[in-house]
Amino acid sequence: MANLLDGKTTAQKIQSQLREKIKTLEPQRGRPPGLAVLMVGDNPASAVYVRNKEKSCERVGIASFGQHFPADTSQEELKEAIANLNEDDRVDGILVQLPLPEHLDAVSLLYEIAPHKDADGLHPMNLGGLVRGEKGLRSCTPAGVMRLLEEYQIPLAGKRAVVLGRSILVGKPMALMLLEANCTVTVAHSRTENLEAIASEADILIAAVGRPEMVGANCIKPGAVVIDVGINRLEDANGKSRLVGDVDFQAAEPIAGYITPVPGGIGPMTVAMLLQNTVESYQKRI
Ligand SMILES: NC(=O)c1ccc[n+]([C@@H]2O[C@H](COP(=O)([O-])OP(=O)(O)OC[C@H]3O[C@@H](n4cnc5c(N)ncnc54)[C@H](OP(=O)(O)O)[C@@H]3O)[C@@H](O)[C@H]2O)c1
Ligand SMILES: Nc1nc(=O)c2c([nH]1)NC[C@@H]1CN(c3ccc(C(=O)N[C@@H](CCC(=O)O)C(=O)O)cc3)CN21
Ligand SMILES: [Mg+2]
Repeated sequence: MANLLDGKTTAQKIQSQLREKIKTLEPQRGRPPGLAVLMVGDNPASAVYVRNKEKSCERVGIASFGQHFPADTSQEELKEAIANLNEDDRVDGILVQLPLPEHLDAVSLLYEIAPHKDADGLHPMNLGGLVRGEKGLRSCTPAGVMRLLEEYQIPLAGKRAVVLGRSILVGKPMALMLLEANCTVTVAHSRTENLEAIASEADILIAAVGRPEMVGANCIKPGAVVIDVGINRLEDANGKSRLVGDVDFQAAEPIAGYITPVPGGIGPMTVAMLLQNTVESYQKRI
């Protein structure tokens, strides 16, 4: 049976460290760090994220400035909300929940966030920094994956890493971070031929496709490190909903060397990295 990579416990540890840091900084600053999350409409994965983020902010002492907009909000209204948050001195981090409803253009909205308040690391300036190997704000989910691998001292240099998915939010920055850690990286996606053969060559396999339990036994090399980024809400026969990842955990666990659970894996690590980015921006603004 694989070793479990416990994101929940690791995230709690990171959060206590952040709480201590805030305790010492807040008296000097006269205000706590602030994080603003803009959510438009009702995406179920986003709703889970927003709820966990608000609970965690409260726990570590970060002020939340959540704004929930109806699904028919215009691009202009959102641009204006972002401009106001850029100017707001209580706010150190801004995050726009993705995906946005069809009529909105996420890419151009991400340009509007002041790069030093870009808690999600998705502004072109911060993504460019990642490509160039510079320090800076990093996308939370792939940063959370890297942090968890580090915590468990998983060797990366020279290893074959396969990333399933190529989104701006997860797949692409994930591939770049693994490359930075000296992995040999392959990125697969919906147009990839022989995906299972490619995946099963991976020493480190990252699943970020948004397809419930798509990654089965035939995608996994014995002993591989399997990281499940997927967060999918499924309804069981009784109409009760549960979260499942992109990996078929039951099938993968006997084959993998290490594996992340869902829930309790990369989800909590993402929240921890978001808080960490916010505190980093807060410190820089002293
Ligand atoms: N744990 C967390 O903190 C966290 C954070 C963010 C997202 N998520 C979850 O992670 C998953 C992915 O999120 P995302 O934002 O990256 O999603 P996304 O924007 O929908 O991207 C999905 C990617 O997977 C690829 N793909 C889709 N179906 C595929 C298939 N059958 N075979 C191979 N590749 C396929 C797509 O390929 P194309 O590019 O060719 O379309 C795309 O590149 C979702 O379940 C999401 O809820 C979790
Ligand atoms: N701009 C942006 N950045 C993101 O990182 C992001 C989005 N948008 N939109 C939604 C997705 C999904 N994300 C998530 C989803 C769930 C958790 C999370 O905390 N999962 C817990 C949930 C446990 C439960 O509620 O049952 C877990 O243990 O997996 C975190 C991030 C982050 N994502
Ligand atoms: Mg998880």
